Amino acid sequence: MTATQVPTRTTPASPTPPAAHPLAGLGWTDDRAAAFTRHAAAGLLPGRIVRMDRGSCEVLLVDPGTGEPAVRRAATRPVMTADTAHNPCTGDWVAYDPGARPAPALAAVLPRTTAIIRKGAHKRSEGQVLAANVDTVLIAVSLAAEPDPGRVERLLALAWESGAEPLIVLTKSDLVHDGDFVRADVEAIAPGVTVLTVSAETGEGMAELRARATGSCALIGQSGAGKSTLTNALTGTAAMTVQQVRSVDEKGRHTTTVRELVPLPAGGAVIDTPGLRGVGLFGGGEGIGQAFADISAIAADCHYADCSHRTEPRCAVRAALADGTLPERRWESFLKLQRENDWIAARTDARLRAERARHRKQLTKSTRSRPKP
Ligand SMILES: Nc1nc2c(ncn2[C@@H]2O[C@H](COP(=O)(O)OP(=O)(O)OP(=O)(O)O)[C@@H](O)[C@H]2O)c(=O)[nH]1
Ligand SMILES: [Zn+2]
Repeated sequence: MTATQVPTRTTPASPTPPAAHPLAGLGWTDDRAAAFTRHAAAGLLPGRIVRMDRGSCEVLLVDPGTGEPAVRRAATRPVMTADTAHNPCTGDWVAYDPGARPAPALAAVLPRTTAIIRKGAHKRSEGQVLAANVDTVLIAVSLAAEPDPGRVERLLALAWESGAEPLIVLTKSDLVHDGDFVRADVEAIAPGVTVLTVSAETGEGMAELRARATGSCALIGQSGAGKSTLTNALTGTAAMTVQQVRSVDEKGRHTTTVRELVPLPAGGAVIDTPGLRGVGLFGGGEGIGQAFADISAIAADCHYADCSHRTEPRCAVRAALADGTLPERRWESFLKLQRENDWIAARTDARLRAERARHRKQLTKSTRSRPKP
């Protein structure tokens, strides 16, 4: 075997366990390595996107020359598709082609384990990926103003829909005295979700956050919620630029413009995302079901399995609304998100149908124009 050959399974087992892959701390698993086999055979390198820019991205990979982790720029064009939800994004594991012309480029995006996808801002029926392959979605909510429950529920649905585990982080606890009361209120609208109170300023709650923010985490939340400050506190760097908010009335200004993945000192990584003004949901709606698990549990007791919770007798939901077990506000919030999701699902279906029809038309055209033998 020459020095450049990759050891195969037939290599006799070495007495000492092999050293961990340099990207293992970033989430490079055996499953991902298996998915990469054919790319490795083609001379491509595995890596993880740490930053997206227009037309290119930065990939963290292992330099084959030094065996050390290195960041390389790659063109994204070869893997861009019309389906925006499948385009490469920060956190994606990719196949990097060092020999691509005119410049190194991405050759493939590996299948994702999770993806935070919101409704695109422009084409309303398309999805925009905020971060891929994250284990935990940290939802940053500032304690500086009273949290808006509807917004928290929306972010929770978005987080659950991604397939990752949500964790709510109430930030800037140093600015308030009633943090524990607010936390109890937020816990009430986040069944099954841990809610932490932290201050990057005083360090309160940071140890617990560090202990829980293992693996790959993504921070989502409104602009000014303190995401970049938390990223800095977690990573121990000043990689993110934090802009000072000049006055209390002024909303946190839009400071984070790129989604960046920063490795954590103890393994794992944090992806900071730009502040979300309005987040439209995108997906199958399972996230809403999980964010409102309490409502599903109540509805399971309705007399009719297909109860619409409007006029049917022995409706558990209406009973819960009547006796206050289910707050009216929460029920309305649930209905609103569901209506929105139904609408987007119908739009997505319509778009897919149109695309399929166009594809069929093209196929018929090309069959017709094919010269007869
Ligand atoms: N008092 C106090 N201020 C904080 C804390 N964390 C963040 N801030 C301040 O809140 C403001 C916004 O923080 P950022 O970290 O930039 O917020 P962001 O969520 O990243 O904002 P975008 O990048 O716009 O999405 C800054 O002025 C921070 O200094 C905290 O724990 N305590
Ligand atoms: Zn009912």
